Amino acid sequence: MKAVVAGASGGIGQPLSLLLKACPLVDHLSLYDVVNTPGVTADLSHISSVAKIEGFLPADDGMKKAFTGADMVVIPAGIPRKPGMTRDDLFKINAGIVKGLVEGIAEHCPEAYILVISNPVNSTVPIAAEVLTNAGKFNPKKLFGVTTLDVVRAETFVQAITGAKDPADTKIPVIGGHSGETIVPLFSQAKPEVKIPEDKLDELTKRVQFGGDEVVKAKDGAGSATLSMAYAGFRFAERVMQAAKGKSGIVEPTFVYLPGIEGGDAIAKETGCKYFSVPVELGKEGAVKANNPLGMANEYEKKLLQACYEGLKGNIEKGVEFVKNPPQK
Ligand SMILES: NC(=O)c1ccc[n+]([C@@H]2O[C@H](COP(=O)([O-])OP(=O)(O)OC[C@H]3O[C@@H](n4cnc5c(N)ncnc54)[C@H](O)[C@@H]3O)[C@@H](O)[C@H]2O)c1
Ligand SMILES: O=C(O)C[C@H](O)C(=O)O
Repeated sequence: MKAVVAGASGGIGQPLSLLLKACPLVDHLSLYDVVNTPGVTADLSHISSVAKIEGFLPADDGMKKAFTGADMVVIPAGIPRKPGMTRDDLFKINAGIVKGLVEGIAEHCPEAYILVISNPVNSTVPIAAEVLTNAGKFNPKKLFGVTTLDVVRAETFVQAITGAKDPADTKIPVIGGHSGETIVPLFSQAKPEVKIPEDKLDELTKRVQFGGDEVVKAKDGAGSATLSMAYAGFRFAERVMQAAKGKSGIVEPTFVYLPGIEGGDAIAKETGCKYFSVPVELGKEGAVKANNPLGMANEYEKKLLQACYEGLKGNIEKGVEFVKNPPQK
């Protein structure tokens, strides 16, 4: 398994690269960034784990060298929020960064699983899909928007109510997109079942939807979630790698192009959104089946879902348009 981190020198990139370097599923770790990869690579190279490590900058065909032969590319490249910004405010800069990196993937490692972390995920994943489509290389089963941090937050925040010893023992599907009201935690479908007192549900739901803002505010201008994101990004990447190596029964919420995945068409029709995060069954081919949790949502969650659909459609369209009708320079 050759794994690439694109944006490896950043706040997420460095701890994510550390986790991948320490992971026995990774044989070869390749770090790519526009700055500082020599230092990050030298540092991580002293860790006595199995993964061989290399680092590249754009010069001297660095992207080609970094990407060629990759089985998985994780993309945390791009600017993070500062207080007062929405994720959509990042679009102007990050859309072009993701487009350029995915063009490189289409050219040098089109078979790789692509895990997009860069925000706004609701738009950067459609950008990636359009770029791959234009290159004739789009495999919807291998393109994932990483929404695992929303799941991790839901598991963590609900613990105050369940009192569970290990928060990750409570499985909560978080579906929709990855920003504000497009994030929809389905506490009614938690396993094992959780009973949320009615007067706590709004607060808990909002905390999951706006957990990112909590961190942005606390960091006070120094960026957004990096360490918890590296944990979440690694957790998802590890599941993808386990499935690639033949482990069965892995289901994870992730933001995918629904019409390209078994079971996805019905969800796309019901939501009016071609891209949506739902629990997806992972296999060797990538996303093999989209599970539909919509029918089991309760009345409270159905209202959340209506708001989600409205916001998400515009975000998706903006990403698609960025590639179809590029902005004039
Ligand atoms: N999906 C999620 O749940 C989630 C969670 C947290 C953060 N994010 C997003 O992840 C992104 C990165 O956040 P961060 O805190 O690590 O930012 P950061 O600024 O610390 O790091 C970004 C890195 O990307 C690199 N970079 C910029 N352009 C590049 C290019 N063309 N090719 C390769 N590398 C490039 C930068 O040099 C930098 O090292 C942001 O967009 C942030 O909003 C997403
Ligand atoms: O909030 C952000 O901008 C970063 C990330 O999307 C998060 O959810 O923490």
